[in-house]
Amino acid sequence: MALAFCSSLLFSSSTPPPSSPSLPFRTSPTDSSLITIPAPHRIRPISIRTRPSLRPKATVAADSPATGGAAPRSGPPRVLLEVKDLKAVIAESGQEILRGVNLTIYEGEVHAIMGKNGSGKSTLAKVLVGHPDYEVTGGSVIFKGENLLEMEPEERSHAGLFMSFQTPVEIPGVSNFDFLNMAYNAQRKKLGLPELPPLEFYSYVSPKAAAINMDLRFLDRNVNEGFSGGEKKRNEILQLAVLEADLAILDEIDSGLDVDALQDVAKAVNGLLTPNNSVLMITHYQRLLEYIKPSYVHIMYRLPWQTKQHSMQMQTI
Ligand SMILES: Nc1ncnc2c1ncn2[C@@H]1O[C@H](COP(=O)(O)OP(=O)(O)OP(=O)(O)O)[C@@H](O)[C@H]1O
Repeated sequence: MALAFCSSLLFSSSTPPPSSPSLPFRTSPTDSSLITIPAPHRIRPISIRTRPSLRPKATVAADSPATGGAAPRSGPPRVLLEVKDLKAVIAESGQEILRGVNLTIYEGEVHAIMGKNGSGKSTLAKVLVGHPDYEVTGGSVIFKGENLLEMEPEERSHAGLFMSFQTPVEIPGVSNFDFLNMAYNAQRKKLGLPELPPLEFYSYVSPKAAAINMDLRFLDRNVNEGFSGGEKKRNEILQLAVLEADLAILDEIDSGLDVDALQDVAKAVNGLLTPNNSVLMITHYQRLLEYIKPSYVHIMYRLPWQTKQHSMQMQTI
């Protein structure tokens, strides 16, 4: 039940940022409207995916509910998420938004999606977590070897998928601490692990809050109620730190953050990265990529012959 709360955080409206950055890129040889560039600091043939992960190990104490606190897996990186020819429409109107999206994320990779306002970035993220506003009309999504599209939003969360929202919702009457404790315990329960009582959970969560420079008094406040924009974003990262998801989708986690807050958030995200998990971040600003180094940058765009009614495709090259 608690994780249904987490999923509900998805379903909020967004405030689009004003502009897109200009980055060098090369176009896909295919008829796609997502182009992918290797991040400048990691130039290599992107068809080769056997490199050892360069991600730092977690610096925050890890007792991952998603992995059951298991030791990092050895061996070559595995595919974490495979999106193939994903098509989705707005459930209410039937308007097609995603028109054949392809994206593959391996363990240990950080992917960034950039692109103009309205190009479909958030829609992709929301479709991945099972937002009810959208209906998948084609394609497949495999997450950790399982059919993600057959799972309920709560099951996706339990499976290790996390999404932070552009505009996190407030939950009046529910304290941040209780919310996090419930979400964490729901995940542990799913894994057959014993629930963590409040006192022990406090010991678990407080260092994570400290790691992102979040005052512990925010744990006593109601979820996001009266939080500033930046505080809400930090709170999203605290949720991620608590749940230690295998794949974190961060939708404009940098919007509304001042430089110090951005650095704190980026440090926390980097600290959570291990060779076995991944991040998919949506952003308009290159400055985020300076703090959280991406393995790949994808640009989502509309093909010239596509009208507003024929929206986005996406393909990884
Ligand atoms: N629930 C919905 N109802 C109506 N239109 C929608 C809905 N969801 C998405 N759209 C439309 O789909 C298009 C893509 O929206 P989306 O939010 O995915 O874009 P985006 O690339 O994330 O934009 P931004 O960078 O501005 O956040 C937009 O034209 C948007 O208006």
